[in-house]
Amino acid sequence: MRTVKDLPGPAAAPLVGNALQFRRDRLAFLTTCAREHGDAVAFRIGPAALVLLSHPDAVRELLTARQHEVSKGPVLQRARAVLGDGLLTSEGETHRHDRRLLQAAFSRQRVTRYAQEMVDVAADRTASWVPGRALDLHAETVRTTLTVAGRTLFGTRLDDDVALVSAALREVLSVYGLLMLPAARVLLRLPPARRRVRRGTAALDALTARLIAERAEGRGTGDDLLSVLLESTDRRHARDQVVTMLLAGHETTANALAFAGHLLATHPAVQDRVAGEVLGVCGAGGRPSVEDLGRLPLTRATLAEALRLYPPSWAMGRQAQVPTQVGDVEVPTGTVLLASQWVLHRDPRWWPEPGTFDPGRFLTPAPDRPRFAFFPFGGGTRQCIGEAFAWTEGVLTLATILARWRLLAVPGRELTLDPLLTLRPRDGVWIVPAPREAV
Ligand code: HEM
Repeated sequence: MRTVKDLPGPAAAPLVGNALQFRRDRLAFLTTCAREHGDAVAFRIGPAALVLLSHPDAVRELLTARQHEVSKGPVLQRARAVLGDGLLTSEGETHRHDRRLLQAAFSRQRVTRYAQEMVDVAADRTASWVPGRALDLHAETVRTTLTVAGRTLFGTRLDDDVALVSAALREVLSVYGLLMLPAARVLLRLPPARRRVRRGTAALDALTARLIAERAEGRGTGDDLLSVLLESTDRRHARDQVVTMLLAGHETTANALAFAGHLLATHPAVQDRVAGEVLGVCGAGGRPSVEDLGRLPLTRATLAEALRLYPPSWAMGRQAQVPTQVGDVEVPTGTVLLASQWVLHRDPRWWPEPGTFDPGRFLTPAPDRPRFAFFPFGGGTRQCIGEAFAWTEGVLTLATILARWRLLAVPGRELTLDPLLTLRPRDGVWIVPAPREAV
């Protein structure tokens, strides 16, 4: 058995520990930790002790066997300032109760009912693209997924609120850099950060209040998520769940779709194969349906490969609430345990040529690959409630785009990554759309 003090790790500076290295390049820092120091690495951010777990068996143990001994990590704990007691941030009995309550809105049957809306929104959005004119695919997918979340989960049109939600999200995310600093608690209380969070939160609160008021006036459908919330919880709690679903329900899928588009635009031969599958199913300019999902295995594999290479949830934190143990490591109360999708999804032990974009690796079973070598949606009781929603929306939206458009890369516009609460493109994902039948 080892203690945290026995674990190898990068050299730490006095007081700040590894905070500066981490801040400089979070993805590179975690990758270097794992590749140079092994599957359990200790480092410090200020006084906080962190352990990076990079073996799939340890990640499984953390997210399943040990799930009742840990809480969410400090970043999500602090995100409660915005998300309140929503499903992503709540703990214990509140979480168990709410998860049961909300599960029905995300069942396979329900998601199947949402599918038509997902295709229609994507088709309408992409119909306005101009052949040959460069566009930011990320901005487009954000708009699409937010519109879908509004219509399916809340029975409302958020089409005109996209700018508002995106701006609120930006305000809230802008303080993420602070969340990971040792003095986060103090820094977040200082006026500039407080103002930004307050502005973003106020905008989201106003939007949520409007959705709830519309429903109270009898507008919208009666059996969606919003109705369930209003019937079963008080307004304050309903507000927390709505804000959580608005943010968790669109950003991640939008990022995944944008990354998939980037990969296809920069790998035209792969794109031709995926488009071939799509055209075989619904024809040029056609709209796929939920019944087609089983006939789009390569499209689904493409999304999976995008989630592997650019996981929107790039690292997950947990904090030990009692003394516990993961693998052969004794973990004292308060220690933060990290499992990084970015690190595990690019580990050459499980992924030959990990940097290569090859959707084919998801087409055949890989019995030797451990389950938690790939965990874009987390695991255990906190596994993403929206996973089926995300796969359905992701595959159908990608197919709808490819049925109509060929995505061409824009020379000189490289992809840069911004690992905040989610992994997102820093300056958009620029592509030029060309009509499918014209190529
Ligand atoms: C590609 C898209 C998505 C990815 C990669 C993703 C990823 C994740 C991950 C990794 C978690 C676990 C976080 C943790 O344990 O700390 C999570 C939780 C969650 N996700 Fe997703 N998600 C996606 C789409 C969605 C969608 C579409 C929705 C809703 C419509 C959603 C709502 C949630 C909620 C509410 C939770 C908290 C669940 C709980 O703790 O019980 N997500 N997601």
